Amino acid sequence: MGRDKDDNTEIDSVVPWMRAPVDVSNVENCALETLPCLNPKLKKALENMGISSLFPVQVAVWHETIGPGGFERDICVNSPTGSGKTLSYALPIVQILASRPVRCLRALVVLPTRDLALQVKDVFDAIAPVVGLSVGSAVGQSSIAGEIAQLIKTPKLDAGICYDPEDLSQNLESAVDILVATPGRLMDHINNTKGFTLEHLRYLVVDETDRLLREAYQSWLPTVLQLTQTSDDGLFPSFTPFVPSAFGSLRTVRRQSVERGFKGKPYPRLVKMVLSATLTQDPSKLIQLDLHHPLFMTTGGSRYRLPEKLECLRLICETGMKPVYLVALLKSWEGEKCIIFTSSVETTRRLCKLLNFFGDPKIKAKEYSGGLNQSVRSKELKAFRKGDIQVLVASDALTRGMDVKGVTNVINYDMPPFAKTFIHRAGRTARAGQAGRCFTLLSNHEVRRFSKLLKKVGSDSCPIYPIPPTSLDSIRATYTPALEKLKELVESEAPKKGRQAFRHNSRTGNSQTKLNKPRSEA
Ligand SMILES: Nc1ncnc2c1ncn2[C@@H]1O[C@H](COP(=O)(O)OP(=O)(O)OP(=O)(O)O)[C@@H](O)[C@H]1O
Repeated sequence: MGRDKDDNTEIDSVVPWMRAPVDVSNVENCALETLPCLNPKLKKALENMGISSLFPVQVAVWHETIGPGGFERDICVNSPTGSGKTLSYALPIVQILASRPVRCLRALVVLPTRDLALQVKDVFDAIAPVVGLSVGSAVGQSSIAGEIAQLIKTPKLDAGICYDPEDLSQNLESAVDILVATPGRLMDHINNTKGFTLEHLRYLVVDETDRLLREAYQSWLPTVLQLTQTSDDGLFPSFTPFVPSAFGSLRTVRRQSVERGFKGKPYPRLVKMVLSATLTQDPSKLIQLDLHHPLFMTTGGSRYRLPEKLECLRLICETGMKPVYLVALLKSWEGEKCIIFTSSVETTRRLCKLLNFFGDPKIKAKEYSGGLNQSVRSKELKAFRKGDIQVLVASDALTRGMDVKGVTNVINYDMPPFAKTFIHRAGRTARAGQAGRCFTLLSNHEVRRFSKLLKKVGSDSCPIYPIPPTSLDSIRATYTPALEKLKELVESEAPKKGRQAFRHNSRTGNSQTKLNKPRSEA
């Protein structure tokens, strides 16, 4: 297994501007009544969402954007999972855009996955329309034609008159002020959609930054930066010819949305906000963002921080008996929502089947992984949100950002490969100040490696969770037939190679964990 280069805890290797951060842990919650300058319509919308005060990271960002900071610097936020980062950028962007009612694409939010993008769109949808702003998504949920119809306003045509298509394309306008996108679909629109332009863009949010910077995703970031570049003197847009598209060169003519630059100098620039619970400190990655006098906001002095009310626990399992321990845990909860993380798509699928083969009516599991097609994934997630499913077995496709209310327990069925993976998996519970527990199932040989990982994530306590031997014994009896059923299923499905692997793993007692190489965030 490779090492994540960015997975170290060395704080002295960081870029200079990260060495003097704003410490969000010194900031208090702020009641909406006392939040300076908050648009009354937005206040009402927040109250309708059940929000009566802003969380510390939201208050800190508010001060640097709407408050005295005045968006003069680009903002980099490293704040724990579930601390409310989405609203920390959505609220100031919506408040500022609402002050100038012109319909054009002025804010772009990019996220790595479709489900995550739709979740963030929901937050914008809850606050933007009340101040007259329109929010769109480019995530591949509908056909490209459907998306274009949602994003681009076509002029009304008079009946009986012939129009030149070229003239018409000149008159196309954005139907949205804010766009939430995944990189792939964003690039589709940049390259192919008539009337889609970033020339008016004022705000670019890169959420889950370290995840997005890890892969090129069709060079979406350099493309967006180039399309929104202004010349050095700030007076004229740069006319660098760009990759040719179906509609000619992608040149940008960014409008003169004059803003204050650093130290009050007025000039047009694209404001960037980048956020993560595990923000990268790798200079070679950060440089790609071309940040403008970045202001670093973090929580506490350590690199990573777990949510305050998260309890970490571990179970040391007998070889080959992990499923038995898992079922014992699940049986003890009854009805509490739980996510079980595995190391690969294949393990996710097989573990989910195996759990259902136990035949316990209280344990009905569904799977969520990159191995399923997107519509099935989204359907299972919806059912889990609604509470129709209590147990979701997931690959690391669900690790980042997903916000499901009422998840009280997370289980690492397979030990997370990196500290970052632990942070994001565990962070699916204990969100928004709520309590939650993260269990990690370990074999004896994993104990040392897990202790090292815990040090990295700053957890000083992870006691052993005791499972009474009697409850294990009763489950052992149902384990063998369940495993037999799984074996039959695998043999009926798998090609020869897969069968051999399964037999081998059954003999060695690792039927669930060693069938596939772990794939990060599959
Ligand atoms: N001011 C607030 N008051 C109450 N609940 C809030 C507030 N702000 C956000 N929340 C809730 O907190 C939860 C977590 O918010 P959000 O998803 O933005 O966290 P995050 O910091 O982006 O987490 P992650 O790093 O896992 O993506 C959401 O359910 C959201 O509705």
